[in-house]
Amino acid sequence: MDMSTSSPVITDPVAISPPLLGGMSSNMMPFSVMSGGYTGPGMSSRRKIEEVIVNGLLDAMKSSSPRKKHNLAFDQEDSLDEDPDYSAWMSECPSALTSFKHIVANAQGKKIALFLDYDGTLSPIVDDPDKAFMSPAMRAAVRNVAKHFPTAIVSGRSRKKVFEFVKLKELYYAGSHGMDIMTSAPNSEHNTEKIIHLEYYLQCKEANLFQPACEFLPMIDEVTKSLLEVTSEIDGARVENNKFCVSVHYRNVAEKDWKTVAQLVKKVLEAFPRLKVTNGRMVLEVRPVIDWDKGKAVDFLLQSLGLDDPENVIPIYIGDDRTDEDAFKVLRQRNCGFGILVSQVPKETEAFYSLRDPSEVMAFLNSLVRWKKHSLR
Ligand SMILES: O=P(O)(O)OC[C@H]1O[C@H](O[C@H]2O[C@H](CO)[C@@H](O)[C@H](O)[C@H]2O)[C@H](O)[C@@H](O)[C@@H]1O
Repeated sequence: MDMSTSSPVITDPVAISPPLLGGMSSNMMPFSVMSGGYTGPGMSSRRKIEEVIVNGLLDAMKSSSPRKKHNLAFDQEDSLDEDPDYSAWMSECPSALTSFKHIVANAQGKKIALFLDYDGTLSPIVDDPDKAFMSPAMRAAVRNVAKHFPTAIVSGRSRKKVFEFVKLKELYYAGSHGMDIMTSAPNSEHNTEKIIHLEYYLQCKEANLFQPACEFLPMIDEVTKSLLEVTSEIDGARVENNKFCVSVHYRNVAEKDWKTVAQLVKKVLEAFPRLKVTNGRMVLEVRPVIDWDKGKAVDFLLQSLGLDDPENVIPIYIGDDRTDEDAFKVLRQRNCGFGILVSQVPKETEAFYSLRDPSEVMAFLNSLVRWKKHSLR
């Protein structure tokens, strides 16, 4: 399927009526209903609606930041095993490590395609987003896995930034939550192109780029400026331009100020009715109101890489974030392949399996490589 010229449908935020806002998913809130364009209720009703929206956003911020339980050190694996909630969850979403034999039995005779989220999956979550480095051991694991299976990174970061962290030319990259896809890996056995220098790789392969939100670039720059301006007074707040989307980090903001962050983001977005906000791990992600997400990006990559034959290809997507749920859902709906959620707390998920943290992700990748080598003997 040629999707290079297709344009994702722009969802119409104005179609969402204010009374529905209270019940709508806090993970995806369009803001235009609160802008000056809406003339329904009078001033006080409007204030109430705004309060509902800010509170909805605040709830989403809190729920996307699950706390460790009292008396339970979540860093200790033994404690996790003793936690009845976690154990119950594990029976619904079993470990991909303990289920490994079952996983590879299903993959026998088929090609595995791997999709990997970056933050929280390949690198541990840290306070400073610029320091979310991948360990050399993880890099070696990803490099090895990419020798045997087509592998793509699908991240909320800009494609350039995530490439700077991962530094592997053997992979495919989808940045900005899939809104910036490069469909050629310059140096892989799956695409025998000549080795290309980093700069060339990042800037000159326009023909292999799919950027469904490119018309939003100026708007993203503009909203970044406004967000930087309004959050400058908030201690610990941080704004990160991810090219086709913007992150507003509140990991280092005191909880008492989270509501202010929500209010400021809401206020800024009143001037940008074609942008919406989703939430990740202690981050609000401002992005275009287009019908495109990590799930659509996975679909697109499978099709453009000739990997969309469900009889012969098993896609596996590993991720830790809410935005990864879109990809898990796509794999579930395709009824081929599956998602693996990286989490130390029970979560509602469309994934079939789980892993606790990046070190278990690395163990899983290494097991895949061992299995593949063994099966080639
Ligand atoms: O899709 P991802 O690759 O998981 O990107 C999602 C966001 O990841 C980054 O933020 C997260 O990781 C940071 C570093 O560990 C952490 O400080 C932050 O609290 C997390 O939300 C990235 O900085 C964001 O821009 C991405 O949207």
